[in-house]
Parts: sequence; C-alpha cells; structure tokens
Amino acid sequence: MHSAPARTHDPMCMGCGHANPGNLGVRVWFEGQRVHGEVLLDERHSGAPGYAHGGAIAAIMDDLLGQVLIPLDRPGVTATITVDFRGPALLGRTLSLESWCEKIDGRKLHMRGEIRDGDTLVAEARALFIHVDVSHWEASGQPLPESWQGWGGEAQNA
Ligand SMILES: CCCCCCCC/C=C\CCCCCCCC(=O)SCCNC(=O)CCNC(=O)[C@H](O)C(C)(C)COP(=O)(O)OP(=O)(O)OC[C@H]1O[C@@H](n2cnc3c(N)ncnc32)[C@H](O)[C@@H]1OP(=O)(O)O
Repeated sequence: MHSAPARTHDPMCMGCGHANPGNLGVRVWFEGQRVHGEVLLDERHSGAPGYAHGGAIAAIMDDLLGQVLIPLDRPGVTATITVDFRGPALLGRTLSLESWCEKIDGRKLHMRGEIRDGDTLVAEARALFIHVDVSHWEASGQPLPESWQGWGGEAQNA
C-alpha cells in the first residue's frame, strides 16, 4: 500500500520539484521505507542520439536515494555517491526507480538504488548520506519548506 509522506521535498528540486520547469520529471511514491518511482527522459537529456546523458542518470540517482530520507524521517545530505551504468538508458522510455536504506550507522545512512527499463538493469547506485539538522540549510537565507519544521532536531545525537 502507498503511504503518504509526512515531509515533502523542495518544490524547486532539479530532480522532482513540481514548481521547477527544468526538473528531470522524477516521480516517486513510498511503500513503507522503500521508495518507488518513474522517470521519462527526452531529447533535453541526450548524451548520444537516443541515449540519456550519464549525468542525468546520476542526478536522478541522487534524488532517488535522497528520497529515502523522507520515510526514514531523517534530514540528510549526500556525502558520496557511486553510480554503475549497467545497460542502455534510452530516451522516450518510462524507466522504473527503486531505492532503500541498506544500513544505518549513527549519522551515516547507506542507501542503495536501481533504475530499470522493464527487466533490464540500466543503473545501480550506492550512496552515503549524512544525517544533519535542518539548520544545515539556513546559511542560504532562503526559507525552508514548511513541512521541514521540527524535522531531525535530534540529528547530532542520532
Ligand atoms: C540539495 C540539498 C537537498 C537536501 C534535501 C534534504 C531533505 C530530503 C528530502 C527529500 C529528498 C530529496 C532528495 C535530495 C537529493 C539531493 C541530495 C543532495 O544532493 S545533498 C547536496 C550535496 N551534498 C552536500 O552538499 C554535502 C556537503 N557536505 C557537508 O555538508 C559535510 O561534509 C557533511 C554534512 C556531509 C559532513 O560534515 P559533518 O561535519 O556534519 O560530519 P563529519 O564529521 O565530517 O562526518 C560524519 C561522519 O561521516 C563520514 N563522512 C563524511 N563525509 C564522508 C565522505 N565523503 N566519505 C566517507 N565518509 C564520510 C565521516 O568520516 C564521519 O564518520 P565517523 O562518524 O567519524 O565514523
């Protein structure tokens, strides 16, 4: 069953932000602590005729693995991400997305994710996210999403 997230991400997110006209079109939904989603790339994301740019796939992965922070209920940032490109990422195909948290070690959140085109594995990724307090983002001076209020106040002790 799909559960509604308590938090939502930045509406201007380059990956999934509905208010960002240049977003990559990432759509996600949650099943327990797992993230599922889809994305449909087009010629704006081209790396070679008919094929997606690897950087677009890597950006989708960062967004996808970061989405796991929502069901984990821990704000965090990417410290490292490794993307293995396993198969062709064709433009004009609805690619399916899945991500999850493999291990939590204090503030270190080890995330995994996969992008598939039907049965074909297109890419897989591993990332280390670090749990931070929402005050991490205050330096920009921009207002934070309302739904982030009170999120992760216990970060430094987690
Ligand atoms: C754009 C922001 C989006 C945020 C969204 C949040 C809400 C989520 C909602 C919806 C999800 C949507 C999806 C979003 C997807 C996009 C996510 C991104 O792209 S985030 C932007 C890129 N990343 C940064 O800007 C980090 C920049 N780096 C830092 O700020 C610091 O380096 C930070 C916070 C990562 C760590 O700094 P320290 O001072 O707090 O902590 P120290 O002590 O250095 O590290 C803690 C532990 O982690 C290890 N660690 C840290 N960095 C490491 C690294 N690069 N490799 C290996 N280990 C590392 C350390 O060795 C330490 O381990 P030991 O506790 O000693 O065992």
